[in-house]
Amino acid sequence: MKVLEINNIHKSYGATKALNGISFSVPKGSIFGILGPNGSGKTTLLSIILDVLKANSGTFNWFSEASSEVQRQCIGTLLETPNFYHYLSATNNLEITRQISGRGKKGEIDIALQKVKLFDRRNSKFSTYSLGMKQRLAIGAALLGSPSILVLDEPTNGLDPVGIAEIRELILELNAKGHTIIVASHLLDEVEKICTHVAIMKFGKLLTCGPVAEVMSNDDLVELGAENSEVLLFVMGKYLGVLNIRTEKNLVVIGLPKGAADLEEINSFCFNSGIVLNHLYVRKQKLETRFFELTQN
Ligand SMILES: Nc1ncnc2c1ncn2[C@@H]1O[C@H](COP(=O)(O)OP(=O)(O)OP(=O)(O)O)[C@@H](O)[C@H]1O
Repeated sequence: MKVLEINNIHKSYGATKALNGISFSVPKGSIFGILGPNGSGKTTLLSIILDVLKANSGTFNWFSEASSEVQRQCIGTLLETPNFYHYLSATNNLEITRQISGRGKKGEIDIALQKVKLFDRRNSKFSTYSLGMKQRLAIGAALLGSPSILVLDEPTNGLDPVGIAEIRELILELNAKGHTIIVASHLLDEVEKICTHVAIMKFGKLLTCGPVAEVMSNDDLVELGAENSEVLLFVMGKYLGVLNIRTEKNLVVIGLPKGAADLEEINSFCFNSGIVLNHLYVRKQKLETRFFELTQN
């Protein structure tokens, strides 16, 4: 089941085309990462699906329904860090957020604080919190009203590795408790660790989208090394099934259809072509590799 469907969204700011025909859908129960270099349109897209901005054309719908206030109550958002009061406790800050936003009942504050693991520190002043705790409180605010969906824009921005790990763990826990999570991020490694699905954007266009495992494993990448890499490049260009070929430093890297990387066969092919390999390795495709392949083409 899909919780969000985006169809052919376009958005321009004057001459700048921020979104150029974006379409994809978000499955229920997923952790859906929206990845892209700076300026690729992630924030613009999130702002549109949260009714903060209007698209020039295209449509989106949550839960296969037309946009409504009831529906908005099912979506918790963290677009930018809220302005919490430094001299107030977490509980009091969330109470103010609750009253202003009209989201959630009074008893829900403790539940939200428990979910973001700040319950024990609920009476401490906000000013005494670490950056990671402050960000967890912001996610706690997004949880008021018990939304089934959370939309988070760069939730680990500015955090140190410990803070990033805490947020990562929290996102996984919230997802295990039933929240579908849509998260825009530029941290490829983090997205690879936590996301089930990913959409990769560049210059307002969607480059690819799908389950992380599928996006990453389009082809098998094999690294080869020999004394003369130019000859190796020429010879491997003739190897059956090569989808793409390039040099990286002294190595030749070939892309083969998924599951087609037979190292023994490649080795004997090279040997029979007069090349003795000094390096032969199947590279585990990382999302980072795929991201750079897609965004640099
Ligand atoms: N209010 C605005 N006025 C003019 N141009 C804008 C405005 N907001 C965004 N843009 C432009 O639209 C494009 C997409 O920006 P957007 O902030 O959506 O990208 P992003 O992927 O979220 O980037 P970042 O990771 O840097 O936040 C960029 O070229 C940006 O300069």
